[in-house]
Amino acid sequence: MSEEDSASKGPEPQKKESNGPVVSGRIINCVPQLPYKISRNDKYSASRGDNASEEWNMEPISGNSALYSSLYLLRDSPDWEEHVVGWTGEIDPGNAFSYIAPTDSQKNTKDATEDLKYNSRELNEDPLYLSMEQKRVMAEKLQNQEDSKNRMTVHPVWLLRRDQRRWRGYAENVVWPALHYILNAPSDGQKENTWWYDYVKFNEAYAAKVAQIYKPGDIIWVHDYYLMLLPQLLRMRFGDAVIAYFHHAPWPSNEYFRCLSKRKQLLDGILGSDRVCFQNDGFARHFVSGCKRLLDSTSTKNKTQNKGKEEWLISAYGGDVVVDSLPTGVNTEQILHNAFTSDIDAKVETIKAAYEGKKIIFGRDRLDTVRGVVQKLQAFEAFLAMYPEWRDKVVLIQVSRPTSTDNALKLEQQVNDLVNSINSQYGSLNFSPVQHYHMRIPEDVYYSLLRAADLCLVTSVRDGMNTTALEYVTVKSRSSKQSCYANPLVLSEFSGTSTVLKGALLVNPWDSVAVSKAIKNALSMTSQEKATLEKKLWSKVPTTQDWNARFLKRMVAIAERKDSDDSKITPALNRPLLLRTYRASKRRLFLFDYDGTLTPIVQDPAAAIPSAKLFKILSKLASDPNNQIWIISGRDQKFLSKWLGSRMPQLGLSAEHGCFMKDVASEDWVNLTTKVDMSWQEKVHEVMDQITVQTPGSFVEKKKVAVTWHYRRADPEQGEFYAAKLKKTLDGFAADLGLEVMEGKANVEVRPKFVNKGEIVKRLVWHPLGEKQLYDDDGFKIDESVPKDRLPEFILCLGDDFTDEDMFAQLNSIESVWEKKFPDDRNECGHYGFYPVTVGSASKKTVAKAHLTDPQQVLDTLGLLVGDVSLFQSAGTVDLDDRGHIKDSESSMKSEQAGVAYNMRRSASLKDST
Ligand SMILES: O=P(O)(O)OC[C@H]1O[C@H](O[C@H]2O[C@H](CO)[C@@H](O)[C@H](O)[C@H]2O)[C@H](O)[C@@H](O)[C@@H]1O
Ligand SMILES: [Mg+2]
Repeated sequence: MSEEDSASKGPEPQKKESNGPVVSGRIINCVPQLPYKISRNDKYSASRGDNASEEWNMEPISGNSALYSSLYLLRDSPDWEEHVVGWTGEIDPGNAFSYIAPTDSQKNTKDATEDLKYNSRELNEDPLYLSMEQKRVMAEKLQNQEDSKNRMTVHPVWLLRRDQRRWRGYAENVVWPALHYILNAPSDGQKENTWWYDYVKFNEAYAAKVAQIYKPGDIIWVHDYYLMLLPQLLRMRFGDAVIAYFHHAPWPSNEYFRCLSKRKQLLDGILGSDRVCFQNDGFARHFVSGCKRLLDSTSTKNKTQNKGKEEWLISAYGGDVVVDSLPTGVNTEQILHNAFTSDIDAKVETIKAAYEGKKIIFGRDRLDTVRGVVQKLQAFEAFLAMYPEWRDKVVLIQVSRPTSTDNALKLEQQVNDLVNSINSQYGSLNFSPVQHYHMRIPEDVYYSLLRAADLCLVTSVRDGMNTTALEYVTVKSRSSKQSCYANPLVLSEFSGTSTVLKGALLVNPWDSVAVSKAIKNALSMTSQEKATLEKKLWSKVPTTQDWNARFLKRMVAIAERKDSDDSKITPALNRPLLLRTYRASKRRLFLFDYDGTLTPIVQDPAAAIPSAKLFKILSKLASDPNNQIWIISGRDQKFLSKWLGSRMPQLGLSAEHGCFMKDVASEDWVNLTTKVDMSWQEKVHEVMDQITVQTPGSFVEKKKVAVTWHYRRADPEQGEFYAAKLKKTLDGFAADLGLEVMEGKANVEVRPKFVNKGEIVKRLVWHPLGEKQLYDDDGFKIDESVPKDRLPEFILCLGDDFTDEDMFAQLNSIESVWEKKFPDDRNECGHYGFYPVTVGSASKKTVAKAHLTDPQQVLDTLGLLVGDVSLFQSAGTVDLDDRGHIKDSESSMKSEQAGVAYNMRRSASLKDST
């Protein structure tokens, strides 16, 4: 059986024989919004003893049909138990609703997942308060909307503030435009910061909800750009979870995506997934290119067994993330069932009769700038101008769904002007060639129009998947009395759908003359031509059933692969937890690599000097007597003394990957390689000098002991080629001379094997924190009998490169020793405060336990520890209070006090007025 055949039958969740199930058979579907509009029934009154469930009305919402039909089909699948996690959308509180302050007992019994508090009245933001009971009733009613056969459970995400639209701000005003190739006007960024804060909270609310229901073996399926941070937030909590992210919208060229100020955080958020999937290969390719350029990820392209379809493996944060494409579909069975009823037959006949003698062109779009309604009207105008013989013989019925975007009014005006212009030029008292309906239409009217249409015109300038086009082709596949079979589709080549319906009459919506010619050709096709075209298109319409089956089949395979090898994605550093451990500990040791960790990588090594911000943060950190900071670098003593030691003598320094050490608050360097024969240097210099001659732009950095050949400024391909050649030559004699050859960032380094950064870490950790380092001719002493209460209880180790892996490995191994040696001395979080953290998206596998994306995030994290970061800087890593201050920080307390003072003033004035 081919993968195609088996996919359509649906994947069977595999049970693992010995160690329990690989997948549990449960799917947790995280959708940006539940498919209902919830409003409070104004006539409801609890005091009259009305049934509590009558308090809320729930209307199905339109749009997102591909996603919602997928949810409903999974609900009915016998193979899966489905859990849907989604925001309630803006709850309409109705006229009768007024703010009822929660009582103390209500506050105390508040739903544990509820992350929004009540105390923001001084910001004039009365929350839409719902008691636990009201939420329970509403959740039950949402659940009962589904004839779920108990296979689907709805988990509402409550985000209750008076201004509920705020939760859409970042996704709709910042991300959506970039995804659709729209650049926002420059601004001071203030609004964007507020939206970003809400976006993070939105994603965190989902993470909290998923955490309540997640069980090992569940497949977590995250949908679309409102939830880009969720995969990483979940990865931080559940390292082994099987997580997929499906992106329904287009993914733009990196030239657009990189304009987003939070571009790295967004990519980082998505890369918490095991699989990232797009509507087509073009979008996937753009994403991969963005990860390579912005995160320094590497990728490989593989051919799958599925008809040679390609997929990418991105190496990010120590694990491989699958990137591929699978177009969403429509529920063709359901559409054909619903669109061919006697009621709709009658409606089709009525429409046909109303436009007797005329061809009907149909379009349905959201009225936003990318759906191309303006382009469509311009093309239709051109058509009437170019082909006068068609003027009285064609009508365009355009249904435009209203939106509430910022420029909706402007667009509406533009569309109205165009409609009026066409109708006044080419219409008469009896007939208007454009019938424009700016409204949502019910499903039966929609199907009637699809069926009655002689042509469907889709001119979007960007979209992920246009379901109207798919639904039109579906409806046209069936003949009926009303003889509307096989009528053609004119489709924009900029729609994601064009990669699926390749045989459609494809047009460039920006070329109104070409679209007008396509309209003429389509309307002039013979029945035979139409039937041939329809046959071709119909065979390509993806079905939701197939989409679900294929998507999950691949996820089961990914789960099995994960289970069988130890490939893992290194999660983002959980910064709230880090902060908590930091605050709870006294003996703290910081082990920092320098280049690529505390300072960004630059072309010229001499230019990589510490920033003022770095000094400020390091000084604050070092001013706490409980903190001891070491910089463990490949740099030489001269560089480290000049740029760091001379300005901050309280730092400990280690140079040349562990060859030299300078204790904290001391000026003396200790050479750990005094007993090493250095004659090898001559040979290494000679080999490197030769390679330098062959590689223009490269150079050798000769340090006291280590030697580094740099090729960052050489031609990249040539540089890599000669680096490999050099490594091979050096490896040929390195072992015999007791040397290690290391590949770093655009460099190849050599140093004696017995010193490395890991050895330094070992000496620093097995040492009573705060005491002077002791050493003799053999170097520093390691004393594993130091009592636990003198050893460090918080160790943050940061590094970006291959050589830093020695530090991480050393920490991991000491941690295992401590587990045996000090089983009862864990901290309140159940560990020993070890944080080995890699920086950047390394192409290498890492043994670090967490990652930060870049030196900027490193500074944000250190800033967080010293209380320097006042607002949320990065994805899902800092815990904030309701007003956006870091929890328990000084500013948070001040703001809290202001709230209390306000409440006291308010109750005093209420008392006065009674
Ligand atoms: O252990 P580190 O502190 O990370 O030092 C490793 C090497 O860093 C330097 O080279 C790297 O950074 C340069 C400046 O950004 C960059 O131009 C170069 O391509 C990188 O390889 C330094 O020059 C070496 O001596 C260090 O060993
Ligand atoms: Mg480094």
